[in-house]
Amino acid sequence: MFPESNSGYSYEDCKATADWLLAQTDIRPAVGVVCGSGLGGLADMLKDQVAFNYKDIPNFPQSTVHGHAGRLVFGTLKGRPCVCMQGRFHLYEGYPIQKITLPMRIFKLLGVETVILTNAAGGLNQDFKVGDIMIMKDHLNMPGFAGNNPLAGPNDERFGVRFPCMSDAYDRELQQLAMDVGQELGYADFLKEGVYCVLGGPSFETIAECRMLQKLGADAVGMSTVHEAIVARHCGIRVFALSLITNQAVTDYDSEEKANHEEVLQIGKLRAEQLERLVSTMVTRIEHNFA
Ligand SMILES: O=P(O)(O)O[C@H]1O[C@H](CO)[C@@H](O)[C@H]1O
Ligand code: HPA
Repeated sequence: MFPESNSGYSYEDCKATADWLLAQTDIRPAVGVVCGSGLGGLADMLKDQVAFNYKDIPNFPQSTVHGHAGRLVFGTLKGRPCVCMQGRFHLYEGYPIQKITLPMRIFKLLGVETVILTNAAGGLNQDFKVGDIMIMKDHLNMPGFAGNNPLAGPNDERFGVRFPCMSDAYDRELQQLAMDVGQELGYADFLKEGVYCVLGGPSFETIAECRMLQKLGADAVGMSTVHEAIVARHCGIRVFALSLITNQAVTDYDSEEKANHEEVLQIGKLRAEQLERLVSTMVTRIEHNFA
């Protein structure tokens, strides 16, 4: 099964896509940003944009989810060259896991050194409120427990080692930077940190599942990000990730709450401006990436 599942996403395929993109723009991004559900406005921060629809990029998958525009946007953020995925791919869209993480390898070949991954997530931690921004300090990879890991299959050493370490998956300096920037911007009341758990989706969690995830130490739950973080770390990209808590996971059988994607997108809109300010300020402070 492995050789087939990897076909079409080889080093050469990734290189061909990266070279195609590099031939269309002079922008040489050091930072890559992935916009979560409803957070596509982050890409609009970029100046001097050169944008590509995913359908026009060789080897790229298509966005199929509402709230994920399906555009790769190059541009500058306060003078810093960046590339931004306005829309990401999820396991539940039916793509092989290697395909949904392909953009991380293309980022690497474009010269990206740091990725900022964003997502919308359900809050499991009882101290979290809707609208909180959670800095990811770690993850629980549920599909990975069942063998669905983006690095399964033949390993190409040109990207990274067979058994990459994940105890340092989320860069601690960048977490501290986010905390510092958040404090400066006056976000202390809604800036949290915690562990994100990825599930396959697309169904939202049952009450029993949410209770189980809480016991396992998860603070937030979603259907993305972790696969991208693993592939980015494998090829040596620094990773910073944050979750916007768009709903409280339901853990009480008397609750009338029902998770739904419309609410997820709605909360994204409400916090968009603060998220943009947090991310853009961080980008300007990651000095050594822009030598
Ligand atoms: O993780 P992002 O892409 O932000 O999307 C989140 O929002 C969707 C559910 O509303 C799911 O796809 C979940 O993963
Ligand atoms: N569960 C899973 N994914 C999500 C949620 C949730 O409650 N909210 C936003 N994405």
